[in-house]
Formats: sequence, C-alpha cells, structure tokens
Amino acid sequence: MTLAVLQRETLGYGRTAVLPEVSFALAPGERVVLLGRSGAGKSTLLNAVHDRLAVSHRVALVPQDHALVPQLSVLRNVLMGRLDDHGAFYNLSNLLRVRAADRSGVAEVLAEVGLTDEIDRPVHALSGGQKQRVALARAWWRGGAVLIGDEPVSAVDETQAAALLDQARARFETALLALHDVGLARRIATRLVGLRRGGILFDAPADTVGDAEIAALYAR
Ligand SMILES: Nc1ncnc2c1ncn2[C@@H]1O[C@H](COP(=O)(O)OP(=O)(O)OP(=O)(O)O)[C@@H](O)[C@H]1O
Repeated sequence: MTLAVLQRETLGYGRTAVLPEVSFALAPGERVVLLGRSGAGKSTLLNAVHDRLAVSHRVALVPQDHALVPQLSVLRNVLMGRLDDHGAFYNLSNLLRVRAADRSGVAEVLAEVGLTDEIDRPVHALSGGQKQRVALARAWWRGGAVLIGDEPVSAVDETQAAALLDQARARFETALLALHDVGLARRIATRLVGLRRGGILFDAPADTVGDAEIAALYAR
C-alpha cells in the first residue's frame, strides 16, 4: 500500500521542468529524507507529494518559510494547525477569546518544543529558531497521518534539532522531510532519496546508502 505515488511525472514551474519524469512513492511507516544541493528540487518534490496526499489524508506541513502570521501570538499561530477541524464561528470566536481547553492543549505542545514562556508573544518578536519551533508546534498540534517538513530544523542548533526530530518520529507514523544535515538525516530516515541534476540519484533504505554516495550528491 502507498500513500502517494508519482509515476514518471514532470514537476516544474510554468514551462520549466525541474524534475522531468520523476517517479516516487511514499508508504505508511516510512520516514523519507530528501537530500541534495540547494536548487536540486527537494521543495518541488515535497510540495508535489503534499498536494497529492492532502486530498485524502490529514497531513501536517512545516513549510520552508514557516507560513506564520507575524502579528498574531504564538498561541493563535499554533491553533491554526486545526482550523479545518472547526467551522468559521468557532475559529473566529476562538481567535478573539481562546477557549481554555485549546490554550492548555497548545501549552503542552509549546512545552515540548521549549516555547512555554513565548505563548502570548507576537511571532514577529521571536528569533528565527523560535519561529521555526512555532511552525513545528503547529504541526504537532495538527497531528495526522503524515508529517511533511521542508528543512524543518534548519534554524535551531544541532542538539535541539535532534530532539525535535525525535519528537517528530514519536508523533507521526510517516514522514517526508528535506534536510541538509546528513547526520540528522541518518538519525531519522528509514529511506534516503538523493536528488541531483533534475533527477533521483539514489532512493534506498537509509542503512544501505554509503557516505560516498551522499558526497557525490554535493560534488561540483
Ligand atoms: N515558484 C517557483 N517558480 C519558478 N521556479 C522555481 C520556483 N520554486 C523553485 N523554483 C526553481 O526550481 C528549482 C528547484 O527548486 P527547489 O526549491 O525545489 O530546490 P531545493 O532543493 O528545495 O532548494 P533549497 O535547498 O535551496 O531549498 C530551482 O532551480 C528553483 O529556482
């Protein structure tokens, strides 16, 4: 069984093909990490898989730019992870006055990502790493079958990144992530996919991909 399949599909923008005739499948229980140089097409593939999956599954997304609302508090940004669970009236009234149960639920995920003291601060006043952790907390709050993350721990230190990826593993059965840190990729991935020059250079179980294969991805 697979959650999402691309079969010889050409992904790109307008008339520009970034990944011509690419094939990729994601199965339940897999933690797939995309590796490759900047511009190799990791976000392009991730977004294509997200678009297909989101039609039929609950997906928690951590986009590269975080997609937060800077003027709103951390609490309200995290609440947005479940906007589509409720009707407009619930969401609007909750925006004005957050229900106690929602606040305490969000406080729990904020504690996990180390943002307890930031719950009422506006997002624009946070550091880059704090903003990234708000985006992760929103995904934790949303939950779902699959986590899709585009460089989701790029702005935090390595120890924090490892802890956050461990949380991701505990919370989501299946994950598709783009990461630039190979050590972190090896920590979480069951499968590694290397993108280079408009195609997939390797797609294999993580423990079968050698360091030389990974180094070849980044060679000039
Ligand atoms: N919205 C867009 N419109 C046109 N071209 C785009 C757009 N987004 C990305 N591209 C191009 O597609 C190619 C792949 O970009 P993509 O963002 O998928 O790479 P990436 O591997 O995720 O890079 P990075 O590690 O820098 O995030 C690049 O050449 C990029 O310039």
